Amino acid sequence: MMASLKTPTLKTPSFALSSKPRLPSAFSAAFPNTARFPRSHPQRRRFLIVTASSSSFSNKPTVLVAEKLGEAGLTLLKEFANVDCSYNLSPEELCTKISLCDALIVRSGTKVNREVFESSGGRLKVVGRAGVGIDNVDLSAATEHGCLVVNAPTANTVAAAEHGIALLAAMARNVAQADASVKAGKWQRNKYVGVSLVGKTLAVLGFGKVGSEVARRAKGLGMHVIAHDPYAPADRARAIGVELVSFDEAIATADFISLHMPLTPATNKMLNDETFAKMKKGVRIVNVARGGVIDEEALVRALDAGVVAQAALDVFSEEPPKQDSKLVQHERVTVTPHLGASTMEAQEGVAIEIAEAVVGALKGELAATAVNAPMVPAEVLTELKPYVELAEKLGRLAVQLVAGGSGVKTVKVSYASSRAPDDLDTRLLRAMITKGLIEPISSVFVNLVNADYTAKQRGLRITEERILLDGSPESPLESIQVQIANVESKFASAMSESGEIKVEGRVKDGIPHLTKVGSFEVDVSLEGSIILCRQVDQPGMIGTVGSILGEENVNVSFMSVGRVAPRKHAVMAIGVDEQPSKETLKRIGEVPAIEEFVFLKL
Ligand SMILES: NC(=O)c1ccc[n+]([C@@H]2O[C@H](COP(=O)([O-])OP(=O)(O)OC[C@H]3O[C@@H](n4cnc5c(N)ncnc54)[C@H](O)[C@@H]3O)[C@@H](O)[C@H]2O)c1
Ligand SMILES: O=C(O)[C@H](O)COP(=O)(O)O
Repeated sequence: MMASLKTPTLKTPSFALSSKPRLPSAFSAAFPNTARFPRSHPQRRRFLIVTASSSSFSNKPTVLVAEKLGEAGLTLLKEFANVDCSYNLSPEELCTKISLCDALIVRSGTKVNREVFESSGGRLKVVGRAGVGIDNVDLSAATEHGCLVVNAPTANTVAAAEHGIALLAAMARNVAQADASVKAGKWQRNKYVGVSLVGKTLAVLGFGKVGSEVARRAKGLGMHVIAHDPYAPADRARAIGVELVSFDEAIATADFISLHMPLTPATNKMLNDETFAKMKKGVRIVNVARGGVIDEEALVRALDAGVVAQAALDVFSEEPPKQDSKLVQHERVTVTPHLGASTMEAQEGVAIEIAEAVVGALKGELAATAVNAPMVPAEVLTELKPYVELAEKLGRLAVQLVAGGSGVKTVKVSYASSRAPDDLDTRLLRAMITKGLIEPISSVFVNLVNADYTAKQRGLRITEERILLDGSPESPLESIQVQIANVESKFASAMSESGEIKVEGRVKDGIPHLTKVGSFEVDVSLEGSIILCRQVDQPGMIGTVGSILGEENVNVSFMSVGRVAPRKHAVMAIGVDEQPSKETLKRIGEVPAIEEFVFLKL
C-alpha cells in the first residue's frame, strides 16, 4: 500500500567534491571511457575497474617519477599533472617527498614499502609500476591505505623474452666469457666449445606472457619445449606445441630451464638444494624473472658440484648484487644488470602504458591494470553502475538509522535477482555498501581497493545472500536489501519484524530508489537528503510538512507514503534538495500526528 505523490526532479549526478573523494562521482564521470588504453592493449575493454577519484579537479595533482621514464610517458603526464622527476632518492628522501604527491611512478629499483604509504599522510592515491613485477611494492600496505597500484604488464613482454633467448644462446656458446678472453689478449678456441640448442629440451617455468613468448622463440630454434605453470590453460600451451608438465617432471627432464614466474611467497627460492638435486646433471639455467626465485647460495653449490653446468642471470635477490658475489663472479655464470625490459621500444611502450594508467586513475577513471583491486569486466561494470550507487546509498541510510546497541558489526545484504548466482558479480556492490556503512561514522576513506580490508579491520561482518526470482534475467538485480543486526534504531519504524534495521532499494529508470524501510513500502529517489516520518495516516499531513519545508525554501524533490492500512500507521519519505535547519526539523517533529522522524543525509 503505497502512494507516490510527486514525480522526482532528476538532476545530473553531482560532481561536487567533498573532503573525502566520492566514488560515485568517479563512476558518473568515467563510464565507459576506455579510449585511453592503447588499441594494442590486450586488456582493452576486457577488464576495467573503478579507482578512487582525484582529490581535486581544481588543483593539478603532483606525480613523483622516481625512476627514469620514457619521454612519451612524461609528456602525457605533464599534460595533466605537475611532474617531479627525482631519481636516486634515498628511502628517507622518498618518504619526505611523498607527502606532497598524489601519484608515484617507479620501476624495479625503488622499494615502495609500508613507510612510504604511512609517510604519504593519505595523499598518495596511485602507485604506478612502470613494468611488470610489483614485488618492490608493498601491496598490503597500499591496500590498507586505499592506494591503488597499477602496472604496465604488456609493453616489455617481448623485450624480456628476447633477452631470455639472448642469454640462452650466449650461455650455450660462452659468448660473454669468450669475449672477455679475446679482449684480454687470449685466443682460447678449445676452452669455449659450447653446446647446441637444437633438439634439446627447454623447460619454461611460468607460462605467462614472457614464458610463452620464450617458448615460441625456442621452438623456432628447434628445441623441444615443455612448461610448468599450475595456473596456465593447457590449450594455450598446446596451441604453440608446448606440453604442460609437473614441476618435478620439468626439472628432471630439462637440458635448459628458463624461469618466468613472479616472485611470490610460493615461488621464493623455488630452485634450492632439494630441487637442484632432482635436475639432470649438466642442466643450464636462465633467469630473467626475479632473483629471489633461486636460492643463490644453493645455485653456487650446484654449479660447483657440476649439477648445474651454466647459468645466465639478469636478476638477483639483491640488486645490484655485491661485487664479490660468488655467483656473479662464477666462471660459468653469465650476468646482465636487469636488462630484460631495457630496449628503446619497450621503455617507450612502458612509459606510455603507465602514464595512461596513472592519469586515468587520478581522474577517477577506469583502470585496466590495477593489481590490488577487484577486476570486473567492463560490460558488467556498465550494467551495475546504478546498482553501485544504490548500494552505497543504502549503506549510508542504514548506518544513519542506528541509535545504539553493540555497534555495527553484522550486516546482511540480500540481492534479489532473476540471474543465476554465477551471473551476478557482487564484489563492487559489497564494496560500495561497506563504503556507505563506514564513511558516515568514521574519518576513513573507503574505496574499492580497501573496502574488504577496512570492514575486516573494524570487525564488520558482511554476509551476502542471493534471492533467485522467477522472470527475465534482463536486468542484473531486482532489489538490494541491507539489514543491520543487534542494534537499536533512532527510527523505530525502520526495524524489521525480526529486529534488524532494514532498508531496501531498487533502480528505476536508471535512478536508485528507496523502496522499503522496516516493513513500510515507500518510493523515494535517492538524491539529496531524506526525511522519514512515522505518522498516523490522515488527510493534510503531506501539506502540513510540505508547508513547513516550503517556508524555509527547502525544495521537496519527492514524497511518498507507505502505510499498513488506511488511517493506521504510515511512513512518509520526503526527498529534499537542501538540508533543513534544526528549527525546521523541530517544527516537523512537533506536528501532533508525527510520532517519530529522522533526517538522513545521502
Ligand atoms: N628481467 C626483466 O627485466 C623482466 C621483464 C619483464 C618481466 N620480468 C619478470 O618476468 C616474470 C614473468 O612476467 P610475465 O609478464 O610473463 O608475468 P605473467 O603474470 O604473465 O606470467 C607469470 C606466470 O607465472 C605463473 N606462475 C605463478 N606461480 C607459479 C609457480 N609457482 N610455478 C610456475 N608458474 C607460476 C603464472 O601462472 C603466470 O602464468 C615476472 O617475474 C616479471 O617480473 C622481468
Ligand atoms: O618486472 C619488470 O617489468 C622488469 O623486471 C623490468 O624492470 P625495470 O622496469 O626495473 O627494468
